[in-house]
Amino acid sequence: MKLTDPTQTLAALIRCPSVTPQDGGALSTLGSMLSELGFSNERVIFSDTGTPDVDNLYSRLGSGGPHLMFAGHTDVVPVGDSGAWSHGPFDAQVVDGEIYGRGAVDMKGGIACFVSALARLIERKGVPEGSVSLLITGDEEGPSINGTEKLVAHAAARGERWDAAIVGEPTNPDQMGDMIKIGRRGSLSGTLTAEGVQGHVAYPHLADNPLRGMLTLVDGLMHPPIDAGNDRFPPTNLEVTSIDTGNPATNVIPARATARFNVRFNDIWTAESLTDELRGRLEQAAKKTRLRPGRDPVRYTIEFDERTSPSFLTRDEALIETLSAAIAEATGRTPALSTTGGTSDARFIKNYCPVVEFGLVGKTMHMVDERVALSDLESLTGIYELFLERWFASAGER
Ligand SMILES: N[C@@H](CCC[C@H](NC(=O)CCC(=O)O)C(=O)O)C(=O)O
Ligand SMILES: [Zn+2]
Ligand SMILES: [Zn+2]
Repeated sequence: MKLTDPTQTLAALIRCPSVTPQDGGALSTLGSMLSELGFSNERVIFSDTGTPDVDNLYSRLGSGGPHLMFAGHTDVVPVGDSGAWSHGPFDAQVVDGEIYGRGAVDMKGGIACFVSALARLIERKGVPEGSVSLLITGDEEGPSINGTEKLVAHAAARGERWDAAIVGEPTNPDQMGDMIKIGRRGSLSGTLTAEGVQGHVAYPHLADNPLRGMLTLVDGLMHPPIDAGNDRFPPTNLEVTSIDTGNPATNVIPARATARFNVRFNDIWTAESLTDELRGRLEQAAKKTRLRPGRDPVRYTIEFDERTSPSFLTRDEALIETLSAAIAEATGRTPALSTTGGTSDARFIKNYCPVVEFGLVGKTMHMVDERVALSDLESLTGIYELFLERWFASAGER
């Protein structure tokens, strides 16, 4: 395999069926590529109650500073309806200038381009003065409990220190060069239960329909908007993801209703202050009687999931500027510096070093026929190569 060719490095990774939490040989395949470039590999399996064991890879080239980390994941989401794919999801077929396969953009493609960029740089200029590490997990698409969070802590505990990190998740909405992610909103989930009184649907006055209470509470959670966002972050947003009573009958008012919700929140809030805000909204909403005339306030309980993610924003201007300049030179576009979208494993890295994210175009991620243009692979490889060269040159000077 020619490591300088991102189509070849990506094809080798796609052919490993690493549907989370399975590894499918992906980390060994990547480890072999990195060994060929002179990296030392460490494989670590992490375990936790109620979650699958997951394999991870930490690989380093060099021993001195400055030290750049590239982070990502080799696990992929399930293929979905395999019969609906135009080409086998693990066959890595190239058709009309695009390579098809699960993980092509999210995010084996990002990893493949980084490996090829390193191979090109080493071929052209030799090993960079400093260190490069790849911190790669098989648990990003799953619970994210036995992956990056533990791997970065494990490496730090045995003395690893990084000056900056880049995560190769797909960040571009439409074209290469559109967007760098320089932070992410936080995430908070919860379960709301509204109590009622079970009864006959034709005699509602004898019962208390908990769905009337639930709709009242949900309205209070969602309105007015939690905030309008700011110049760093989009608005905080609460989405209800299910409302359920488990009631199979149409002539029975159920006893209780349960809703699940998730909030993506910006840096106006911490998980604690947001929790207080939501509790306050529920207290006020419970008293509203529009859907429950003449009734006492809604009886409810609210529970917030223990696992939350804080928002974060990377303020390392030199890192952002070096990456933006490499992107502008390679694509002719000035990338937006964004904090939109979901969470990513960057949330686990930000406590160790400044972290930014840049990868492929995300349009087909998680879809049937996930695919990437070979020209995009070439573009990202060129960007990573330029970035590596410049980051080491400038970090060495600082
Ligand atoms: N399963 C994990 C992590 C869930 C992370 C997920 N992130 C994305 O989908 C990335 C999309 C983007 O780049 O905008 C999310 O935001 O839910 C967990 O549950 O912790
Ligand atoms: Zn991903
Ligand atoms: Zn994904």
